[in-house]
Amino acid sequence: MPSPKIAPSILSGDFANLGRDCQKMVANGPEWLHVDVMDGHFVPNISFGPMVVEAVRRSVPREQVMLDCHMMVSNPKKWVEPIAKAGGDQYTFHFEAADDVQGTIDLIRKHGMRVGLAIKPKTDIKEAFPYINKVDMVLVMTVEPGFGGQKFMPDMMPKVEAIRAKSAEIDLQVDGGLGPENVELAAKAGANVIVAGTSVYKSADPKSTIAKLRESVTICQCHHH
Ligand SMILES: O=C(CO)[C@@H](O)[C@H](O)COP(=O)(O)O
Repeated sequence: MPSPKIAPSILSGDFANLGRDCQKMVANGPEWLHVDVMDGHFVPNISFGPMVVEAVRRSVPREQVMLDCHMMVSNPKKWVEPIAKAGGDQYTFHFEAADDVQGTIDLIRKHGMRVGLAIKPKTDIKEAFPYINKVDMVLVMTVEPGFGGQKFMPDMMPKVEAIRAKSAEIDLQVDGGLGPENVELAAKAGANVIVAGTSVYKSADPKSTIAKLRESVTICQCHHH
């Protein structure tokens, strides 16, 4: 089983002080930072693009943390080179947005990034099966993408189980509405990468919330074996 990774979503951060805010979050010891790029077309919201990702990268160097870029964009190939140049480490694109899934995977690899494949709540998980051994991570969305602060959808857990049944090694990410109260559900289903926006950023003690999330995943993984 791949190691637990906690990925705070900077969408819940303070955009007026983004650099300092990212540095502060990284000091809390997350494995990854989750970076939500939204184009106002694939999802009904706009966050930021490659220029801001580049600024985030300057604030938190690669040696300190991995930038996990979740690309909620209509034309995923178009942003591969800009995000690689901006310093992204992983590029997660949506199955629903890609007309050429394999070509998108190849392009991301060519630019030296890890590859993630994201699935929206209404998409059949079987669509992802042919690509499981071609990507580094599958992201099972547990809210409709577009906004932070939504409610976790527990009925997505069978999808997580289905992916984990196909691969013991793949990084398996859940994103949307996750916190200490429901992380066990996701981890028991087989998720090892936990995105957390609201629960970490609005926590009185983000460092201990991150540690708590990680501990829950670790305990669930032990019970699996
Ligand atoms: O991709 C998204 C939303 O589309 C997420 O990354 C959210 O930013 C997670 O935030 P919370 O649901 O944890 O508040």
